[in-house]
Amino acid sequence: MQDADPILEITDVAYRWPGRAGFSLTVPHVAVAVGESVLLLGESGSGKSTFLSLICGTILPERGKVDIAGVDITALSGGARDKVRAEQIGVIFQQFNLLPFGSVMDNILLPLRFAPARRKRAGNATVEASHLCSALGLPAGVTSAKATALSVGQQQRVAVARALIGQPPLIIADEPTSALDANSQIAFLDLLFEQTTTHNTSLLMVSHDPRLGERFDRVIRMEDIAQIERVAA
Ligand SMILES: Nc1ncnc2c1ncn2[C@@H]1O[C@H](COP(=O)(O)OP(=O)(O)OP(=O)(O)O)[C@@H](O)[C@H]1O
Repeated sequence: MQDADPILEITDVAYRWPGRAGFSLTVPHVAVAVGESVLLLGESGSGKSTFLSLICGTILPERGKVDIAGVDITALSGGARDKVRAEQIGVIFQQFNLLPFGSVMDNILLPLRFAPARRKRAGNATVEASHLCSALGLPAGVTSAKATALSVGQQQRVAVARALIGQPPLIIADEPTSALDANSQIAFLDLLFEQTTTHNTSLLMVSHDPRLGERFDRVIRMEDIAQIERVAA
């Protein structure tokens, strides 16, 4: 049996931050299979967030290919890249990035605004959002609350619901457990894996913490997948 195409494939990518910082990153090859969970470890400043930004298409490499669901996003216009990201990727940021004045429901539905196919998959989106909230252990009636009125742990669950709604095939998570204590970290990963396993969603998560590795199909390290160069200003 032939393996399905990877959901994510990076080939011979190079990127250099403009300006005086002089940080450059080269990644020969990384692929994430459909349904696979991968933990990306690396020390502070090793370029993990830069790497995730290249995958999300918010920055463009100087050379190389970034294939998302078989589409090389480096060949697309900015608008077309935004569309691929909205359709294919659920993103969980370190600081959650919730809209402060929006309700929980507004926040969860946000990615569907820019992604018609994802919105269609979500069916009745408000019902789906409420299901996700209850699956993620948020209290009933939370959807009308202001997102920032919630506890940090609850805000994080809202960020996860926003990433999962409409079942994007790839979830990218940038140190989503860094604001949590050890018990909450375990509970958070339980919830995340429950959802990604149910829908055969691929997960690429960044962390500093190698202890999380046993929960993932594969662990990769920045120093093994990338060459980085820091040039003094
Ligand atoms: N917006 C930016 N503009 C210019 N240089 C940047 C920018 N973001 C990151 N860099 C450079 O890229 C380097 C790598 O940063 P990056 O945030 O990708 O690392 P990281 O591994 O995610 O770090 P951390 O674990 O501390 O979040 C930084 O040292 C900095 O020099």
